[in-house]
Amino acid sequence: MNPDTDLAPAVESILEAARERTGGDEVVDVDARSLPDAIAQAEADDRVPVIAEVKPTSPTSDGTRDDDPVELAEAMVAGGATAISVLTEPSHFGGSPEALTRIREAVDVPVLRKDFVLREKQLDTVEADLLLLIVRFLETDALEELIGAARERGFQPLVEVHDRSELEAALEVGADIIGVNNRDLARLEVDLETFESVAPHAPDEVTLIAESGVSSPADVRRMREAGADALLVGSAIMDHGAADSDVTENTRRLVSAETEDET
Ligand SMILES: O=C(O)c1ccccc1NCC(=O)[C@H](O)[C@H](O)COP(=O)(O)O
Repeated sequence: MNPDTDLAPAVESILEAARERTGGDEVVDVDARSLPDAIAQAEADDRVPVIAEVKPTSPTSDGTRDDDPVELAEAMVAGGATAISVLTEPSHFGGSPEALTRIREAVDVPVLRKDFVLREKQLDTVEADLLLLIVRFLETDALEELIGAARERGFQPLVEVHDRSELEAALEVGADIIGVNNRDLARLEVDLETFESVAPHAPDEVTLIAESGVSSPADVRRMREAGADALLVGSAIMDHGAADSDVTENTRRLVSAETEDET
């Protein structure tokens, strides 16, 4: 939607690589696990719905975790994660499509392919339950086509926005799962006020996800009070600076933010 000016160099480089990437050879059809159903189940169990992210490293993280991605995902589910997000980009996030495939085979919760998808052909790479589509990188027509093509193949599109005008663009083309990214892609800074300013403009029927920058139970409560149906959390769970940090416990701490008094 917006021009690619003013993007952080790491984001420009990921975008450039995504533009050159072709898709897979076979059309992928998926029998998706429903994110709204998984969120409803978490609420029924008194768990805050947390989409925990397998993110071995990132342009803003203070280290790299070399753990097996399947073990990380299983540890997150053991901690009560509602869904798993998998960064599949190799150069800046240390991910891979193969890791996503292995994770989806190992866990029974919905799995999000966290990637820059720009063209329909790129849908045919890997089976996932949810696909990320970022409004900033797509003209409205292309976004609409990709949402339609993703749904035809069974994927649930998670449409990512960063401000109110992007939210309106997402709603205009029928997005029903919307992530508000608190990280701006120009300076890579996170500000939880982003979600707070955008969320009041989303209709109730949309599944609304607060993405990035959630690092404590207090942040979880803040985002929930602002209207988040679910939270997407990477860094606080991966805890890159501490290689032996307990991913299950880090997930559990956020998942239980509404039932335990921790700050
Ligand atoms: O995380 C980064 O450093 C990053 C840099 C450039 C583009 C995207 C980036 N992150 C992708 C994400 O959307 C986050 O991994 C995800 O929302 C979780 O964020 P956090 O909980 O803050 O790790």
